[in-house]
Amino acid sequence: MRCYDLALIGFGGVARALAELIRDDSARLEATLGFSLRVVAITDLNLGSLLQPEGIDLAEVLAMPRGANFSGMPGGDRDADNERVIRESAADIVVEATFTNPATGEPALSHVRSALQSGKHVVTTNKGPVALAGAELAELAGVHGRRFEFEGAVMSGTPVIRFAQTQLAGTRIASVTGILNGTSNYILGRLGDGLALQEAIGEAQALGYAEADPTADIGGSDVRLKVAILAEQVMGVRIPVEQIPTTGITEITGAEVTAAAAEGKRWKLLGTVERHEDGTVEARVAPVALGEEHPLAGVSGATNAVTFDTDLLGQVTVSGPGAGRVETAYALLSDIIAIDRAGGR
Ligand SMILES: NC(=O)c1ccc[n+]([C@@H]2O[C@H](COP(=O)([O-])OP(=O)(O)OC[C@H]3O[C@@H](n4cnc5c(N)ncnc54)[C@H](O)[C@@H]3O)[C@@H](O)[C@H]2O)c1
Ligand SMILES: N[C@@H](CCO)C(=O)O
Repeated sequence: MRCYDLALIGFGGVARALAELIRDDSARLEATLGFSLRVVAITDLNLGSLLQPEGIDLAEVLAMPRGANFSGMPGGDRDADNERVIRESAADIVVEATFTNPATGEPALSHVRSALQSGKHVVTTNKGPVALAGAELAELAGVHGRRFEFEGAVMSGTPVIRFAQTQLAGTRIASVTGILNGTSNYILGRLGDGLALQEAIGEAQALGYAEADPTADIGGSDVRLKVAILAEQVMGVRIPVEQIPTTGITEITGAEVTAAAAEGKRWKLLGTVERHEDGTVEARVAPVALGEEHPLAGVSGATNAVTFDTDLLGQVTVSGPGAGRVETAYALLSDIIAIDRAGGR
């Protein structure tokens, strides 16, 4: 049976959920997918580095108490030496799941470059490298005969990027608009339930939806990255993120959410990419009070939805989880499946 060795760069909520899936469900995955997965390296700011070419005991590392680190373990080190681990580990696939940096994409961008340059495939849920350097990284992957996959960068595990690229390939897409941030959608709902903003943010953090810095969620910069990714990956247009006008939900109060509901409206943070008749493409991020009849008005909690306006099919809407540890770990698995189905090349 084919076996893919993984190096996990960043061992937070999403990467741990992937490790738990491998620990708990490998027999079913092997039977249904025809390949097995083994983790041979892990690095994390809090834990350090661990390199075990024969395979890491995931039950052991997942059970490590808070505050413990990899020093003292065979192949372990207190420092998160990401570059060395990426280059020296024998992994087939590097899983990049460190913090998203919406301004520079770093250090994830360097991690992805190093991995591809050292002949490893990359799967990532990190929006920074994809939004800021997607084309460059895809080209680098091509040069090295490897793949760069990032389904989880938009709508976590809900298939939307690959769906648009494959299932909508023969249509012209005039616009893409969606609820693309689970945290802000969850928070808008909780403000309507009477919670204060900080309480609602705390809940979204506890549920694993929020970014390490939740201002990216409520300020709109997370959606802006996703809009840039959809513009490039789905509509074939690169729009620099700083050129996307962006307003978040920070100015919306619970009273406004309640007042809108009384009028049959729902506040939603929408990300939009639109191709005008003259061929120009415009992108924006802004909260909008949608009437109840709008297809996105009923999308609640951390659920996301995106509507593609196409010439041959009319509107096609994809809806599903937009955040969550397990849901996003599934996106990584779907990327690994895509690599396998491409013949591991
Ligand atoms: N959680 C979600 O719902 C979700 C959904 C889609 C995409 N994402 C993206 O996936 C990535 C991971 O998300 P998460 O929820 O697991 O985040 P997290 O904050 O739980 O975990 C990130 C981990 O990366 C580690 N880390 C950060 N910088 C590092 C560095 N330089 N070197 C080594 N380790 C480093 C941190 O210590 C932390 O353990 C983020 O980029 C996030 O934007 C998350
Ligand atoms: N923080 C993001 C994670 C998914 O990218 C959200 O809430 O949508």
